Order: sequence, then structure tokens, then C-alpha cells
Amino acid sequence: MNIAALVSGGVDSAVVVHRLKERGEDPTLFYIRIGMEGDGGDCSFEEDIEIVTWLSHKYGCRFEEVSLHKEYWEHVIEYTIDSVKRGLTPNPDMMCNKLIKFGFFEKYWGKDFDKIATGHYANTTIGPDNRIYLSTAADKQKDQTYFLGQINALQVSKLLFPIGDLQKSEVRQIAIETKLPNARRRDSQGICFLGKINYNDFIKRYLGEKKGAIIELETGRKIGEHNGFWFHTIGQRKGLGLSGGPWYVTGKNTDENIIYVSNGYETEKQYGKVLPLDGMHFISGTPWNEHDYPVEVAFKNRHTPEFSRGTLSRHELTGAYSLHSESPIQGIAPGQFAVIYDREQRLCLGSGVITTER
Ligand SMILES: Nc1ncnc2c1ncn2[C@@H]1O[C@H](COP(=O)(O)OP(=O)(O)OP(=O)(O)O)[C@@H](O)[C@H]1O
Repeated sequence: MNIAALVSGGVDSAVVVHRLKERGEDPTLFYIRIGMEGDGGDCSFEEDIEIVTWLSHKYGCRFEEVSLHKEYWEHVIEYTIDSVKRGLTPNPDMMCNKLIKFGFFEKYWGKDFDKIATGHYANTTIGPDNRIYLSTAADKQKDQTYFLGQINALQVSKLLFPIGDLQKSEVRQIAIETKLPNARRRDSQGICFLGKINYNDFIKRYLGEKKGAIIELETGRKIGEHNGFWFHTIGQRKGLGLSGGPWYVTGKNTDENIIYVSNGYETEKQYGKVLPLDGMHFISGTPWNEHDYPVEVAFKNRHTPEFSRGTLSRHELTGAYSLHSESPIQGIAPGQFAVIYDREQRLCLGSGVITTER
């Protein structure tokens, strides 16, 4: 089989290469370069390349360094800035997977391969209807299917997740036993490709600063100032600079640059049970029929190891989808994705964008 392996210099994708070779495959390694605008790259880039070059020599694999810099900035960054400007909470990682790693990569290079392998903690499963579904990883703490909730059936059918059946500790163990140079390298944090820069600095660079009021939701009292609503997300607890907390961001008025907050540990205002969804996207179709709605599902409204449970309903006339959670959800932020799973938390079925109340 002709396999392209996406390698980042991290331990997960290095073990992917090791496992593919163990199976007798001969993958071609691809490192995707994005880099920051203006300064041409980040400091870990050279180390990444060194590690991937080492891997390619050790395993005798072809290695290509490719750039999707322009595509990333035109698509992922534009979407991110545009969402933040509108007061929404974007998810650049999901867009990066959909448009960059499995979108433009496929268009330019992946098309020449039978399969694309990555170090994501995820799996694929053949459903009872014989369709290929994205499914959750063996390591429930590391599961990354949330970030893959926007990819499509074609992409899923071409993906290989060679470490999806392993625990992270097993991956590290393999790396140590195999003496991979990155065996003890720290996991990358934060936003895909932007992980190394501070999110707030990034936003500031594009949207600047503009002082506005922080208002207590219940009393209408101004209790502080912020530097721009775009630095704050609904559900956020830290970084408000207010005393007498905990304070939570419960809402925003983007026209007037106002942040609303609520005080206390378990105040009702922080919670909601209904998540109206826009642009519901099912990766490989659904395992149920039109007349089955509302259906019982598991879901995540952010990347956490825990699932919530609820029902997914579809409006008969408009076709609009909504999630109804069994228990109250903290910090429902418009713009964020809700990713839908089957009740057994095995199949990752798709995702919709959380929108404001209909
Ligand atoms: N710069 C890159 N070039 C090519 N593939 C990449 C790059 N960054 C990430 N990937 C692919 O996407 C997968 C998931 O990336 P993510 O950033 O979530 O994980 P990671 O912790 O960096 O994983 P790893 O330990 O492999 O670096 C990686 O395992 C790899 O297959």
C-alpha cells in the first residue's frame, strides 16, 4: 500500500512511522510547514525537521517538507479572526484538520497515495451499514475525535490512525524502547501550528485593543474594564482581572463592546441545557433514519475527555438541529462546535456550530 505519513516531529507521529514499518509498509513522510507571517517560522521548526530527517534515515523512508502557509493563512486564520470579530468562539484546530491536513494536503500530495496516516488518537470503524465511521481512540483521555468532527466521509475512508488502539503511555514506551530521539519530547499544546504563540498576542496583533465595560449580569453594575470583547469567551473564568471572584463570562454585546459576567460557583446563568446548532455536518451519514428523531446521543461541546448525554432533535419544517442536554452545560459559547457521538461513545458522527437561541 502506498502510504503518506504526516509527521510533526512529535512522539505520536514518530511511533506511527515505527508501527507502519513494523507492518511491512514503506510510508513517505510529509512535514507540513506553516510558519508565522512576517517572521518566517518558529523556534521549534528546525528541531522538528531534524527529528523527521533522523526518522527518515532510521527507517529508510522518503521525506518531503511541504508548505501550506498561504492556504493556512487564507483559510484558517481568516476564519478565526472573522469569528472572533463577531464575538464568536472559533476552533482553528477543527478547520485546520478539515481544510489543511486533510484538505489542501490531499489536493496537492495526498491524492497520489492510497492512505494518509497520522498520529491522531482516533480510530475508524465499519458500521453495521458497512459505512466507514470515525470512532473514538482506545485512550479516552487523549481521544482527539473532537477535532476531527468536521472532516468528511472521503477523508475518513482514506485515513489511517496507527496509534489509535494504544494508550499514550504505551506510545511513549514504544518510543523509549525504540530509542526515538523525541521519546520524552513535550506534547504540543494549544492551536495547531499556532501552538507556540500566545493566543491573546495573536488576536491583539489582528484586532488591537479597545477598552470596554465589564458589567455584572444580575445587577447591571459596571465592575471593571476589559481591553476588547475579542479577548473573552463565554464560560471563561480566568484573566478577567476582577477581585471577589470567581467571575464567569456569561455574555457579550459586540456592538457596544460590553462583557457580561456573573459571580459565584454554581450560578444558574452559567448553565444551559439547549444547544441550537447551525450547519449540522454528518461525517459518514447517520446510523438512524429521518423518523427516528429525536435520537439519544453523547456529545462534547469542547475538547474534554468527558462526554455529555442528551438528545439530538431535527425540526420537521426547517430541518434545524438542536441538542438537548440531560444535565446543565457550563459556558455554551456560540461559534464553538458541538461534536455528536453515538450513545455508546464509540462512533464520532459529526458536528454542528453552536448558535444563539433560535
Ligand atoms: N507540521 C506537521 N506536519 C505534518 N503533520 C503534522 C504536523 N503537525 C501535526 N501533524 C499531524 O497531525 C497529528 C496530530 O497533531 P497534533 O498537533 O494534534 O498532535 P501532536 O501532539 O503534535 O502529535 P505528535 O506527537 O505526532 O506531534 C500528528 O500526529 C501528525 O500526524
